[in-house]
Amino acid sequence: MTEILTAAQMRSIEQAAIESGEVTGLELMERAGRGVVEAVFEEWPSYRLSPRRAIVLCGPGNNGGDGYVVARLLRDLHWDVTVFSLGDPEKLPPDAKTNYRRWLALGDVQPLSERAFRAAGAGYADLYVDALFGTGMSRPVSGEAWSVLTHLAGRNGDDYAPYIVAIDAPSGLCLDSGRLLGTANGSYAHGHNRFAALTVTFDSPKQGQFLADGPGLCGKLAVKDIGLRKWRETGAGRAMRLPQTVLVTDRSVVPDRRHALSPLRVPVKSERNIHAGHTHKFSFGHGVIVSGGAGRTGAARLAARSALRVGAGLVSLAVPPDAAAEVAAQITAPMMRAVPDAGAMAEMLTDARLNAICIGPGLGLGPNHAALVETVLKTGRPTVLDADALSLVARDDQLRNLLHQNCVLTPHNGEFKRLFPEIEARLSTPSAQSFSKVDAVRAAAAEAGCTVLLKGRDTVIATPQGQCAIHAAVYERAAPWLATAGSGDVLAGLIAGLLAQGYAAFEAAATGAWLHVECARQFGPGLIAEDLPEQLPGVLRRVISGEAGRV
Ligand SMILES: NC(=O)C1=CN([C@@H]2O[C@H](COP(=O)(O)OP(=O)(O)OC[C@H]3O[C@@H](n4cnc5c(N)ncnc54)[C@H](OP(=O)(O)O)[C@@H]3O)[C@@H](O)[C@H]2O)[C@@H](O)CC1
Ligand SMILES: [K+]
Repeated sequence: MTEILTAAQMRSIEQAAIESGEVTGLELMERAGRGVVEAVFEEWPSYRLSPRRAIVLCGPGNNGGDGYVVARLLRDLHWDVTVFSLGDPEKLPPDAKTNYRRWLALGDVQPLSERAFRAAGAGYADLYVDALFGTGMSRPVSGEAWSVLTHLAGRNGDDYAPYIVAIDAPSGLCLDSGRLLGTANGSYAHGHNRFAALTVTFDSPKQGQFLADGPGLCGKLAVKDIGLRKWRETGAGRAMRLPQTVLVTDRSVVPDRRHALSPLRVPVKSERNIHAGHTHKFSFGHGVIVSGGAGRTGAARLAARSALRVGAGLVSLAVPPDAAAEVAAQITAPMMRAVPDAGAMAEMLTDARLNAICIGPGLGLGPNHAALVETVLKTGRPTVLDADALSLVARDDQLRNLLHQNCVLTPHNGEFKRLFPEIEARLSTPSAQSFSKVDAVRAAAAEAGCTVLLKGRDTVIATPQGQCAIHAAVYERAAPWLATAGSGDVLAGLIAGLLAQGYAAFEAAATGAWLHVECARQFGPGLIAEDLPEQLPGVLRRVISGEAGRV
């Protein structure tokens, strides 16, 4: 598992390391600068071969300090380096000032302004280093810094993005929320959601690099080790006591030993199980997918196929009688049971082997559908509530009060707004830009008393206890073609199939989100929702053999 840190957590880990006396801030800064140069050569291998020209923009804090280190290291490699500073460098914090002085022995520093930047023949550099603000950014960027940033972002028609490396963050990006502070549309200029080619961060990724505008503006992300692992893993100096937010991946970039959580290591229907003798279909659970009426059954059929493919031993569709012929004509492996009303549903669920339920896709919004949701919730069984079930819960407090620990809610943004209007309002208030999707989903899970998965390119999953994971289909894991009709029904089915196999709600949601994107990536462009479950055998084979998709 890769831990994701907030800016405050990163600062407190650094502080704990420095206070321990085992490492100095100056050493950490040197490692950070080296990490940036290393990442630059990894990203642009040809730059290693001959010295180039760089422009380094240094801010008034330690992010600027890293910039002075980078300037010096490049100069040591005979690069032509121009340095601009924001604010009076004599007022820099001590370590940054030391590096400023070291740089002064090699070259000069000009005050940062757009005019000076452009006069320096700014268009001819091979590398632009954004070291203005990092984890200490506390308010929207303005003045000359903003002018230069928006110029770099293409305000005047120049395209610098392919040559920009940002240290910790494109300056102005909130590393907690992933929003560009002070902007309505998350863009420096022209509404383009791009800025840097590469962002280099230290020790662990930061929340804002995965949420909202972050991934687009960061370009690519390189995480460099600066020797803080010991303080991170012991939780020393941690700014918050919440369980740590993790990134859902198939491997650990920065392993975290404190948490046993490792969704993809929870055995799916693997050989290990089979050898252990768990070969009967009931060993892998029996999922129930509740279907809508005639003409609306596609969503439930997709969910059922996904639940089966992900490994549920049995899947039954609970179908209103008017839709029975339609469903029967189009399914093979899932079973079907006619369920005319809530009473019949309750009777069906007296069978304790039916151990996971999915309700909502294509369901409908009538009182009879609300009664079905009520019946399902009253069983207390692991249940995925999606689509119409979420809308029904949003408008009926009685249903909402029936939500329980074993539920997983899988809203998209619109459903989230209906379910949690106050939380959503905070999330979309420009003045609350450090309030992140992580904060929002944690608050929603606490309010609902169950696991909430808020869908998006930056899917966030949280439990009422504050356990939280980000699953981001960004950077190398981007899967834009996943935005297709029925894709959400597949996700609901995957989670239900995992619940049937005994995954806890949070692990089922996190694993389902990962598999969903992995299937889309495996298929590629041209994907329609029906293709997703068909990719599962290949994806699961790779998971089980330990060579699943890289992130
Ligand atoms: N600590 C360590 O050991 C290590 C840290 N490392 C590096 O340090 C970075 C964090 O450094 P940092 O904490 O000094 O914060 P940083 O991002 O430079 O900004 C703070 C300065 O900016 C100012 N400021 C803020 N917002 C502003 C705005 N909108 N407009 C104008 N000014 C604004 C703020 O002013 P103030 O808010 O105090 O008025 C303050 O002067 C981190 O990202 C990493 O790169 C690495 O070297 C590893 C070791
Ligand atoms: K920066």
